[in-house]
Order: sequence, then structure tokens, then C-alpha cells
Amino acid sequence: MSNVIETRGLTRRYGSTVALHPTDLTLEKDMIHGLLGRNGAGKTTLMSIITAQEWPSGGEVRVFGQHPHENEQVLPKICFVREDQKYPDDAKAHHAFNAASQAFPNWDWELCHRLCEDFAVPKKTRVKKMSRGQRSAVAVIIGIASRAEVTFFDEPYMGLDAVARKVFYDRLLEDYAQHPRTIVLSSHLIDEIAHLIENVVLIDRGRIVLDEPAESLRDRAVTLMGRAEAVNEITAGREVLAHEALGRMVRTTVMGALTDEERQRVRELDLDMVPVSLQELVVHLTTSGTHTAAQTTAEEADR
Ligand SMILES: Nc1ncnc2c1ncn2[C@@H]1O[C@H](COP(=O)(O)OP(=O)(O)OP(=O)(O)O)[C@@H](O)[C@H]1O
Repeated sequence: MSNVIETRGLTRRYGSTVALHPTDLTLEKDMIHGLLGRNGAGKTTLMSIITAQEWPSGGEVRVFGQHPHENEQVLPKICFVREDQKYPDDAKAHHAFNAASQAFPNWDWELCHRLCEDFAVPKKTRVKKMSRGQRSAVAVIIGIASRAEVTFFDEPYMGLDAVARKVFYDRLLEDYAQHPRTIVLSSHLIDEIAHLIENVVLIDRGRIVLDEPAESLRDRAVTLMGRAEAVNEITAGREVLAHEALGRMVRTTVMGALTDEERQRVRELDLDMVPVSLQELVVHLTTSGTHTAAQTTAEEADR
């Protein structure tokens, strides 16, 4: 196992707002990491510092073992794709692709052209005049075709419709399978990207609250469906994440894995059992407490 990104005690303050509390994070090489969290949790801040687009207030970050800021050896290996990407006023898509092809040594023109067809990117329109979805398409094409060793996607696909998002997920996964690299995806559409993510990093109010392989999260909670009395027999005394009644039937999600005996009883009671969805788990882990990072003051951080 080798780590491509490491942060130690990384912090970021904006005036009295603590966007990032001291953060220790290591991200494994050649893996798709999901960076999840509520609005204002600190995702963009963390990604901006790791990709050297912002300076930290304290602590340190290393990418490929080196400080990324103003580092010409490291920066060509990092691609950061974000929704609010700025382009020069008169730039058309091919200008943006040309610039990217010069910035990223692994750039693949053939892949870029194929993706332009897939997303139906209008080549003659200035990027500034494109629809939000078309601009997002330009950004994700750069993210995929750059084949950068470390690629961050900060919700650049939010403007894409459902069909185009599926194209993005499929093409990203296909290309990743052939050219493994480290990818960090940040998204609010958690269930949509759940099948892509191999490792889940959850950030809440500037703190990492979960950093775990997606596979092991399956045992964190379980959803049972069936007759109310039968479901209650298994779920009694457990922490309930979600509960839904549909006539005499219920659908209840509880924390913790079931024992072998409980699984046997689930079969006897003829209940349906499914692993918890990533979205349900994330919602549960990030809804305790209602204050936002903006309300967390620098004084609190010093305590
Ligand atoms: N330039 C800035 N000046 C002041 N405060 C900022 C700045 N950038 C971010 N913040 C604050 O830092 C906190 C974290 O913001 P950040 O953009 O990193 O969150 P996020 O998780 O990416 O949110 P979202 O999902 O809404 O994009 C927020 O409270 C935000 O208001």
C-alpha cells in the first residue's frame, strides 16, 4: 500500500471561521476516493490546499512525498476540476483542451475527441457562452483526458443532466480500469457515485469523521423490510437510522452488523435484508448537531 497524499495537522482559517481543523489524512494511490460532506463542511478548502491552489493556515501537505505549492515537479501530476473553473473571455473548448494538453504530460487527444462526441460539446461556441451543462462537460473531459496521476473532481458535473452524468461515470470508470490513478470525487449525489467509490472520506464541520474502505462500511448498518412485529423483534434496542411504515410493512435501518443468530432469525421471519446505502449512512453521521463551520470560531478551535 502506498500513499500519494498526506496531510499532517493541516488547518485553514478564514478570519474567525475555521474551515479546516487540524487534519491528518492519507490517501492511497490508484484508488477512487469519495470526499463527502454537507455544504460548507470544508471539502473544497481541503482539495484547494492539496492541489496547491490555496495556502494552509498551518500544518503540512505532501503529494508524492513533496510539498505541492509552487513545485514544478508535482503540479503537472495534479488535475483539479471544479465547477467554477474560469476560462479566458474568448476561449473556445479547443483552446481549453490545448491549454490542458500542455499542462498535463499524460494528456490523450484521442480520448478527448471521443469524449467530445459523447458529451456533444459544441466546438465553435465560446466556453463563456455555453450552457452550464456544456461547461461542466468541458471540465470533466479535461479531468478524464488529462490522465493526471492525481485527479480531483469537485462536483464539476452538477450542471450535467442525468444522461450526461451516467456518461461521465461510465467513461471515468472505463478509463480508470485501463489507466489506474488516484481520483478524488466530491459529490452530493452520493447514491449516484456510490458504486464508483473504493474509499470513503467524510468531512463534517472541518473535521474528518470517517476514512474507510467502502466495502467495510457495508457492515456499519443494515436495512430490514417486512412485517412490523417481525422487524421490531430484530431491531429492538438498536440505534435506528431510518424508519418508514408502508401499511403493516416497515423498512427500518439500524446501526451495527447482525450476528449469525440474528441473520438466521431474519431468514426464519422471512424478512428482506439489504446493506445500508452510503447516502443513509452519511446523512446519519453528519446530521447530529446543526451548527455549520461558519459558526465554529477560531477560539473554539484553540480549545
Ligand atoms: N474564501 C473564503 N472566505 C471566507 N470563508 C470561506 C472561504 N472559502 C470557504 N470559506 C468557508 O469555509 C467553510 C468551508 O467551505 P468549503 O467551500 O470548503 O465547503 P464545501 O464542503 O466545499 O461546501 P459545498 O459542498 O457547499 O461546496 C465554509 O464555512 C465557508 O463559508
